[in-house]
Order: sequence, then C-alpha cells, then structure tokens
Amino acid sequence: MISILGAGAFGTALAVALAAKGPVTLWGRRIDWQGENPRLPGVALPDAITVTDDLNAALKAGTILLALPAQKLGAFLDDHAARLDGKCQVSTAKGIDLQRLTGPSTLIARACPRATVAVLTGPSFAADIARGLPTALTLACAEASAAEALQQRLSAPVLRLYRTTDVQGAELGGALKNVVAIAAGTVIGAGLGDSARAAIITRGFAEMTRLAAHLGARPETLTGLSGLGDLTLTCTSDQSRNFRFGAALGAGRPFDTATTVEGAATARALVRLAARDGLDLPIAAMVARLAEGEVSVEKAMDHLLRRPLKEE
Ligand SMILES: NC(=O)C1=CN([C@@H]2O[C@H](COP(=O)(O)OP(=O)(O)OC[C@H]3O[C@@H](n4cnc5c(N)ncnc54)[C@H](OP(=O)(O)O)[C@@H]3O)[C@@H](O)[C@H]2O)C=CC1
Ligand SMILES: O=C(CO)COP(=O)(O)O
Repeated sequence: MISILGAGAFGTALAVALAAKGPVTLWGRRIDWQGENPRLPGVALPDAITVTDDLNAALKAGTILLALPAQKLGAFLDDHAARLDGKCQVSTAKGIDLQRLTGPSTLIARACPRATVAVLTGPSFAADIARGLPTALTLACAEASAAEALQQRLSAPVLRLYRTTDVQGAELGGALKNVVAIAAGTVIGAGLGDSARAAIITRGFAEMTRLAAHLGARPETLTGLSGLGDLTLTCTSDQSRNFRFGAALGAGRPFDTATTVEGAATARALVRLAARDGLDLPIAAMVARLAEGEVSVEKAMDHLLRRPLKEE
C-alpha cells in the first residue's frame, strides 16, 4: 500500500497517477472538500484513492510519500517521528529548510534514523500529471536495491521514473532550480528580455552545480531531470509558481502570499549556507534580497552586471 501525506496540488496529482496501479491513501490535515481538491481544480479523483484526515489510517502503508512544502516538513517529522520511523519515506519537497539548512532527505534521516529515505523529484507540474500527460522523474535512494524497488512501485503508465543513488544531487537540483526560476521570472516580469533570461538560467545552473558539488553531490546528477530538466521547465513556464512570483516582483505587481513558493525561503537558506561555508552565490543572494523587498529590481540587476569580469 502507498500513502501520500499532504493533500496539496502535488500530493493529489501523484495520487491520481498512482491510482492507475492500485489503491492509494491521500492524507491531509484538513479535508474540507469533496470530490475535487480546490488546490488541483478540474481533476476528478479516481475511486482507488481514499482521502482521509486520519493519520493513523494513512500510516498503515509501508511506503509513505511526503508531499509537504519544504519549510513544513521538519516540524511535521518531529511531531510524528515515532510513528514514521522504520518506514520507507519518499519526499517530494523541493527546498532547503531555512532553520536547519538541510534538504528533506536529511530532515527525514535525522528524525527517523531507521527509515529508508528517498526523494522523488524532476520536471513535473501537478496539473500535467493529473491530466495524464507524460512525465519523467528521478527517484533517488542511497540504497541501490531500495531505489530499484521504489522505481518499480512508483512508476505508472504516464509517470516514467529514472533512478539514482545520488540523493543529495537529486534533491539539490529540485531545491535550487526554484531559486533560479524566481530570478528568471523577475527578468521577464521586468521586461529585460529572453537573452537576459538565458543568461540567468545558465549562470544559475553554474551556481547550482558549484553548490551541489560543494555539498557532496555528483555534478552529473545536476545535468539530469532533477537539475537541468526541472530548471528548464520552471524558468520557462507560467505554470510555475516560482516563475510567476519572480514575474510579479519584476513587474512590481502584488502576489498571493498563500501560494507555495519554495524558492524564496530556499534563497534565504542559501545565503546562510554561503556565509557558513564561504561560498559565492550571487543569484541566490539577489533572489533572497528581492523576495524580502530589500532591493529594487534595477539595483539587483545592476549589481549582477557590475560584478568583476571573469572566465566562464
Ligand atoms: N505543484 C507542483 O506542480 C509540484 C510541487 N512539488 C513540490 O511538492 C511540495 C508540495 O507542493 P504542492 O503540493 O504544490 O503545495 P500546495 O500549496 O498545493 O499544498 C501544500 C499542502 O501541504 C499541506 N501542509 C502544509 N503544512 C502542513 C503541515 N504542517 N501538516 C500537514 N499538511 C501541511 C497543506 O495543507 P493545508 O491546505 O491544510 O494548508 C497543503 O495541502 C513542494 O515542495 C513543491 O515544490 C514538486 C513537483 C511539482
Ligand atoms: O517543481 C515544479 C515543477 O517541476 C513546480 O514548480 P513551482 O513550485 O514553481 O510551481
């Protein structure tokens, strides 16, 4: 049995895809809807999905997908560690915890030392998955045999999973691309053009790869679905909330603060990491300041352009 914890857009979309293979439990802390989840409008839920707010019922499954936002995951794991430990836990969160400065896999491993820890990430909008459009993702688990078993269990007719044992690389790809997507959105929202966006994507990718290698990831993982793949998607599509948030910043428009925008807190986490480890992460630093309203778009761009000239 599979349970998905977190009945947001992504948890619900994964439930729809996996329901093609068998029963799925979708848990939310507050289920105040019936039939159609307002976070994923226009999607009818198949009968194979049981929607519940009963965590004990959901935790009867051996495989647990954690589809919570990155900044909520740590406290959730702390609250429920005793019941979650020993299970196979697959996180879908794309972010770095601002307080603990780690990604989801380390949050799980610290809270639940006996758990099998995995990450499911890659270019995939919830709405695309839920509509049955083809999607390719990365399943990362340090234990090769568990990675293979999960790849089989979580692949579905239109959900094609590749596997890797580089958990750090896979989860950093997903977390860091959100920061670059905000920067790309800002460029477009401010009317700076497609050429400037290409520059931000490329230099953002260089920043992602540098940081990931520093944190022990394999650089080639970043060229896969979870890095380059998701970066490409998120920096070029209005479907992305991170991109839309950046576009609103760039255009000086307000943005709904209830929307999940993982890149904003992650950019702040990266600024702290950079200070801790003596790293140069100019794009993350710019996004953090822009998102906090500490600098204007003009000043931020000017600052990036005036950095010392260097080799590529
Ligand atoms: N949407 C997408 O296309 C994709 C999203 N992801 C990633 O998946 C993660 C979740 O995103 P997404 O589903 O889109 O976000 P949503 O904003 O759609 O939903 C977030 C969900 O998390 C729940 N939640 C928040 N805090 C808690 C908590 N403390 N305990 C229990 N539930 C909680 C919310 O419940 P409530 O309604 O009660 O607040 C809500 O159901 C993010 O890291 C995102 O980057 C990955 C790939 C694609
Ligand atoms: O991660 C995603 C697609 O792979 C979703 O991106 P947003 O959170 O920016 O909407």
